[in-house]
Amino acid sequence: MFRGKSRQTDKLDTRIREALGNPEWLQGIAVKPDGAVTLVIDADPNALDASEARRVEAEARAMNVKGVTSARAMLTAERTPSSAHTHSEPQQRPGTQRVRKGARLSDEAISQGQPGTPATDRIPGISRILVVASAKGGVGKSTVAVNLAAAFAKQGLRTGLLDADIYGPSAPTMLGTSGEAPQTNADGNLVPVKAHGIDSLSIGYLSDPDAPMIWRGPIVMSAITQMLNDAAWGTPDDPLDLLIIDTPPGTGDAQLTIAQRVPVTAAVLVTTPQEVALADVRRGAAMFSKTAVPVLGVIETMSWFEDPTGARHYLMGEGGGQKIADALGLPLLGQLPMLSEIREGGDSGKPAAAGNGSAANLFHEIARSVALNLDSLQTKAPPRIIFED
Ligand SMILES: Nc1ncnc2c1ncn2[C@@H]1O[C@H](COP(=O)(O)OP(=O)(O)OP(=O)(O)O)[C@@H](O)[C@H]1O
Repeated sequence: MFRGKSRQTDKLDTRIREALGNPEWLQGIAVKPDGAVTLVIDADPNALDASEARRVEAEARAMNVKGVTSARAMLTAERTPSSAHTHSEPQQRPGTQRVRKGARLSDEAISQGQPGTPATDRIPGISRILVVASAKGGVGKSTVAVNLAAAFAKQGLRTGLLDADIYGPSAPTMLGTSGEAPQTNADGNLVPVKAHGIDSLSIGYLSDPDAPMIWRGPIVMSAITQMLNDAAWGTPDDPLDLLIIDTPPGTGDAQLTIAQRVPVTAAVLVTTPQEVALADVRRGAAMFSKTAVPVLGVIETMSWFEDPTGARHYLMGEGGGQKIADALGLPLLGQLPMLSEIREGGDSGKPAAAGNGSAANLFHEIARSVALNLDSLQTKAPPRIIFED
């Protein structure tokens, strides 16, 4: 009986390998007697999109093999000697865990965030948590997160920024706090780094920016949990008014884990105006809807470029953000043109919203819309956010 089963799974193993073409990148196959298959695929941390495409294709091919009832592929990655970083490895800080960039999470981490796993209770020192998310990388999500935080802080709100972008933590650069490390207080809690009136914690403070990182298993959640729960954001008597979480782009495991396991009050979706973004943004919205996180609306970035004569050039298409918002039944919370003031603010560690230029006004307006929508979600305390003109 057992022997028979094992022969059956062996056969399936062979058939799947053949269906995939016996590739070198296939590190392993686990076949359960019921035909459930798990593929372990070697991922190139420098070509994550290609690895993701490989993962999807491998799952599809495995599913086509007779006898396979379900197929799931996991990407794993190791640092290779051909890594872009050839210099010697920096020393790991005591008490921190070295993680590497790129890989999907392990089954264990995924199972931590399975649907139905309740999010942790409200965090005593934090009144509200706003997630800033985007379907794609490089659209300006971190710029929005940092500048919204700066706009809220300028309004006198106790504002925190948790940079959970594991693939490219940019808050330290954008806040001018690169190289800083959060201290621990007498209770052993991390003390956020303060800049521009914003309390910040970033994956970037906990890991070496020069070391390529691959995030493995529970490390993602434990780092985020630590920065969320074991940090001196506020106290029950004097809580942070708003914590903004800058999530990694996309709808992968890290984002799902945050949406499921963190008591998020609401999310905003950041997008550029390109039409092609719609499917991705829809997926992002669906993820939040499945995890019962209200989405306040869409923020469009890089909407246009204004030349010195004042003429607008819609380099990435026009009206895409509104179309996306309409398609999702959400409000368009604001549009941000391409402004050198915004980029320079990010590069120099002085967020535009912390200053007094035209970009500051734009972020202030968007922050106001976000605040109004956030308030409409509150059924009872905490107190309303009041924006003064
Ligand atoms: N409205 C804007 N005007 C000019 N430059 C912008 C604007 N928004 C973002 N940028 C610039 O575009 C680049 C990418 O922005 P940002 O890092 O915020 O994107 P992201 O979506 O967070 O990317 P990632 O996927 O790396 O997290 C940065 O150099 C930033 O300064």
